[in-house]
Order: sequence, then C-alpha cells, then structure tokens
Amino acid sequence: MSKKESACDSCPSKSENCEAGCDRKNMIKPQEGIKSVIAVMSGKGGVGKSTVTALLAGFMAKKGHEVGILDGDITGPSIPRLLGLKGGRIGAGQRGLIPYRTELGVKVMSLNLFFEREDEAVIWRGPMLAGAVKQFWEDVDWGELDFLFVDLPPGTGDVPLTVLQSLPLDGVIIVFSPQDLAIMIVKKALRMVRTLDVPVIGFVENMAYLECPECGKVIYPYGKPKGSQVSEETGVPVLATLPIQPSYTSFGDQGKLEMLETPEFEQLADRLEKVAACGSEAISNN
Ligand SMILES: Nc1ncnc2c1ncn2[C@@H]1O[C@H](COP(=O)(O)OP(=O)(O)OP(=O)(O)O)[C@@H](O)[C@H]1O
Repeated sequence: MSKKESACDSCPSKSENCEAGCDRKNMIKPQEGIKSVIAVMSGKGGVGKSTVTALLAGFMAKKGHEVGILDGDITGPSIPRLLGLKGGRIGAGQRGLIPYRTELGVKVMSLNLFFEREDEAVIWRGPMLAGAVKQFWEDVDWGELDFLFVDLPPGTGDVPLTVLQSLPLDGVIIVFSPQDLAIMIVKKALRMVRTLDVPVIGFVENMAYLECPECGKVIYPYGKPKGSQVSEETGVPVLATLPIQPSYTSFGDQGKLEMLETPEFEQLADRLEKVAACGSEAISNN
C-alpha cells in the first residue's frame, strides 16, 4: 500500500461514517504527483517564516529534489520577491495554471504572480483568502513534486485553519524566534495543529544568535535560544537553528535567497526525506 493510500485510509474524511466532530472531514483530494505536502507556520508575524520557506525550498532543490511553494500568505505574499519572480505572466495549460519556476527550478504559485505591480493590495475577507489557497491546490498543475511547501500567513486565523483542515498535509514545521512572546504564541500554534490532528514535524528556531563578523563573538539580541526549553515543554524537536544573518535580507531583496547555503537545514532535510519515503507516521511528534 502506498504512503498516500495509507494516509488517506487513516483519515476520517474517507469514512462514510465520518463523525460530526471530525476536524478534517473537508479534506480535498490529494494530487497524485505530489509526494509530500508540508505547511510552514508561525504563531506570530515577522519571525522569518517566509525566509525559512524560501531557504528550505532552495536547500531541498539543491539536494536534487523537485520542490514547489504554495504561497498561502495571500495578503502579505513575499515569496515571489524573495525568489526573484516578477508577476503578470501566469499561463494556463490543459491541466491547470502553470506555476512560475525559480532559477533553481522551484515551482511557485502566489497571488502576487497574477499582478504586474508587486505592491498591489488584496483587500479580501477571510473566506475569499481561504478560497484562493484551495484554488492554488486544485487549479494549479503542480506536476511531479517531492515536496510542496505551503507558506502560511502568521497566526491561527482563517487561512491556516483552512489549510490544516482541508489540504492533505504530511506535516507542519513551526518557526519561532527566541522572544518570550514568540514562545508563548508558538504553543498556541502547536495546540491548533494538534487539535486538528495534523502531524508536527518539528520547530525551526530563527534569529537565535548573531556572530560578530569582526571578532566572531556570539551575542543574543533576542535573548538566549529557547529551543531546548520549548522542546522539553512540548515534546517537539528543534530541527534547525538559524542565526541572524544580514545576507538573508540582502539576498532576499535581490530575489536570490534560494542561492544561499544553509547547512543548518541538514537535520530537517533528513526528516523531510523520511516523511516523503515512509509517511509522517514515522516521525510524528503529536
Ligand atoms: N535569520 C534572519 N536573519 C536576518 N534577517 C532575517 C532572518 N529571518 C528573517 N529575517 C528578516 O526579517 C524580516 C521578516 O522575515 P519574513 O518575511 O521571512 O517573516 P515572516 O514571519 O514570514 O513575516 P510575515 O509575518 O509577514 O509572514 C525580513 O526582512 C527578513 O529578511
């Protein structure tokens, strides 16, 4: 039995007797060509979730994987800018909308790619935002992918809820920074994911430290890293710890973020490869 079949069989949405209380009963059809679907989430804005998504996509692409990014941050989409994609040229084929491709070949779909002006504002209410994300799943010809990363807007609102309930996710990565506030909110995000019975793959702690380029001294502008404390309290491993790295911002501004080398993702990549091969049951931290 394939990984997808077993995942679907264990999902209550497949059952004719789906109980009224089932949280994932609205799950939409898996796409045959996509091996694993991973949401990248954060409880709070500005912790670097889109930066992590773009860097991770580049890291996995450089390892030889076919990678896609579904930009679910409809009102604040930054993925096209970080990866150097200019909107206004979305095409359609027989099997749906054709995603853009970055220099490394990462497939990307984002609402901003429909606009020529990247500063176009999207003023929509929650249900429309959630509908757009579903369409990016259903109406895009993603083709064959090893990993589709879904970059979620921050928080626990309509779009994260729709994605967690309706996309056939293999798991969620939660990004946080070492501030106490961010830690409190990461636990809310984790609670939401667990309530909806979606597997948690692990945490990424971003902006954990800064290494002085002159003397090499390490300082902690946002406080000491909280990875081991959060891991102990939640039972979820921290699979990558990223420094404050000015090149992330400058490469992002130039649309070349995927080109940066990020050896910090080695352990996370191993986990993701396991998920793609054996299913999230093998690594779930729920
Ligand atoms: N490790 C880092 N080192 C230096 N700058 C970083 C780092 N991570 C993120 N940034 C910068 O912080 C800003 C916010 O990052 P990003 O847009 O990825 O956050 P986000 O959590 O996706 O935000 P949003 O809440 O808008 O979704 C960007 O300017 C980015 O370049």
